[in-house]
Amino acid sequence: MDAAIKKMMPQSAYMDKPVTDRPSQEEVETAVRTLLRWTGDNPDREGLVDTPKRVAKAFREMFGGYDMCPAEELGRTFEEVAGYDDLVIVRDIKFHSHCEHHMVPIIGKAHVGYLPDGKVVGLSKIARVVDIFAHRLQTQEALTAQIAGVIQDVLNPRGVAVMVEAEHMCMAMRGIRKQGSTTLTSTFTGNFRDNPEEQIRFVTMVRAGGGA
Ligand SMILES: Nc1nc2c(ncn2[C@@H]2O[C@H](COP(=O)(O)OP(=O)(O)OP(=O)(O)O)[C@@H](O)[C@H]2O)c(=O)[nH]1
Ligand SMILES: [Zn+2]
Repeated sequence: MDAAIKKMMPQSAYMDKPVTDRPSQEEVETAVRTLLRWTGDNPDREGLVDTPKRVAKAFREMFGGYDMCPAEELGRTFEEVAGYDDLVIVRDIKFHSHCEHHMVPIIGKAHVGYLPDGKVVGLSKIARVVDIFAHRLQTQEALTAQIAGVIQDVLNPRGVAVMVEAEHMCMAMRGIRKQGSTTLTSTFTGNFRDNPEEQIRFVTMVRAGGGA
């Protein structure tokens, strides 16, 4: 992995199929009941009786990325692309994630580009990688670095460029309560990191489609 990226990511953040010590269904439902009481509501009233079960199920879906391996998604590549070796960008990959500080949504889109080195990957796999990392607790910086890191690691292209733009509900719904502010993050590896012109080309192509 690119040394600069590795430094940005805590070891635990770049985990493929992490081993988790999940609580039992009963434990998680009890925890949700406690949170319901914390809101000031009554978990025994009719409308809330099934809520702990629903929340437990929703959490498994929204945080399903812990059970998936982003590197595996990039395993299948193609070499028969008529010698194409220039920039490939998948832009406007919409995602929903949750911030690791408040566990409330981060809503945004990712733009991912890479310079192939003899092989390309199925375009949907890039969106799958974004989705897997987004379905974990995140900071935007880590999400950006993780997407770039795994593509660089597995495909070993000449460079990877990732730009993420997102709104953090923890800044909109609570705390400072600033609606509509957007956070932009980017990670560049290889040729993109070493060559500002490649960065400009990436950003220009992303913007050409009405992106960031
Ligand atoms: N760098 C970064 N910060 C984030 C992200 N998501 C949320 N935050 C910030 O994390 C910080 C947590 O700050 P704390 O002071 O520990 O928590 P807090 O009292 O809830 O902070 P406030 O949001 O300012 O009320 C806040 O400034 C959030 O805006 C992210 O993806 N990246
Ligand atoms: Zn937050």
